[in-house]
Amino acid sequence: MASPSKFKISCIQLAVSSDKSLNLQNAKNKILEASKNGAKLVVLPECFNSTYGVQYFDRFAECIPNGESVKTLSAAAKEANVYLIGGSIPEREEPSGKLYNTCTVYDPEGNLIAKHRKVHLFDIDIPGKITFQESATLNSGNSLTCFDTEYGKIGVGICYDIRFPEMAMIAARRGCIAMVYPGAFNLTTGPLHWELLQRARAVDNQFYVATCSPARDTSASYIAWGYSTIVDPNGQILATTDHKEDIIYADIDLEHLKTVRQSIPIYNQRRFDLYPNVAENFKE
Ligand SMILES: NC(=O)CCC(=O)C(=O)O
Repeated sequence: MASPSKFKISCIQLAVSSDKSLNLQNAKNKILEASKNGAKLVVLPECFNSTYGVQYFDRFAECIPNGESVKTLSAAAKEANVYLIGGSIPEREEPSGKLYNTCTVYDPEGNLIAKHRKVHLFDIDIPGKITFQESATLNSGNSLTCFDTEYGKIGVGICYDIRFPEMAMIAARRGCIAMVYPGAFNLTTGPLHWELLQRARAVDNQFYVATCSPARDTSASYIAWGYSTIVDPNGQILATTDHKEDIIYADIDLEHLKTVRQSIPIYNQRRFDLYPNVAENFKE
């Protein structure tokens, strides 16, 4: 059977609390709702199962694949019959005990088909606004991630990873039709860069970009921006929301992607002879 040329993606902007069981149950209900509304690929937010913050990662960390979050997500993907990009959870690696911010991905049979450990840790210091240092407790992942579906290849990054265009570009050159980022920007960098970065990655690479944030909780120590969004290969916003709990939907249309790439053919116009290896070019 020919691959379908269009399918629905959905991003669940989940209200996340400090009660893990409640978060997991809420995520499962919303995954089933998205599936009933036609979604074939469902996305959850960064740190969807627990409170986001360096002081919480150790307390909430789980082993993969033997933790309760993986069990719940696998069962939910199977029951909903969807591909599921399971946001991220704090992961504890055994026996090293090292912690990671990790996204797990499931196929519609509930098999764990990919795992992405956040590569670029969120270490920033904007004086008077926000200081955050994920590297105080987390380790960074060492590989780039994409997975196959019958619709096409999908790339995965987590939040701060979106600031690094090389990662998205490699995904595009590996044939990805979309890059998906579970993420939790904040009230300082959200209004500054959240939408801009998504549209930039989409236009750079002429593919779809989707982001999925937790809903905003003003009582949390880290307040998420919200505004989960889906962008098309022209950088146009197909679906977005505000800061409250919500589910957004859009079609990923492979004919549209092809048309955009044919009309402005930058994909084939790159001068790799001038920039074969960007890092090498910095050397004097
Ligand atoms: N959780 C994160 O990685 C936040 C990234 C962020 O807010 C940014 O500005 O980048």
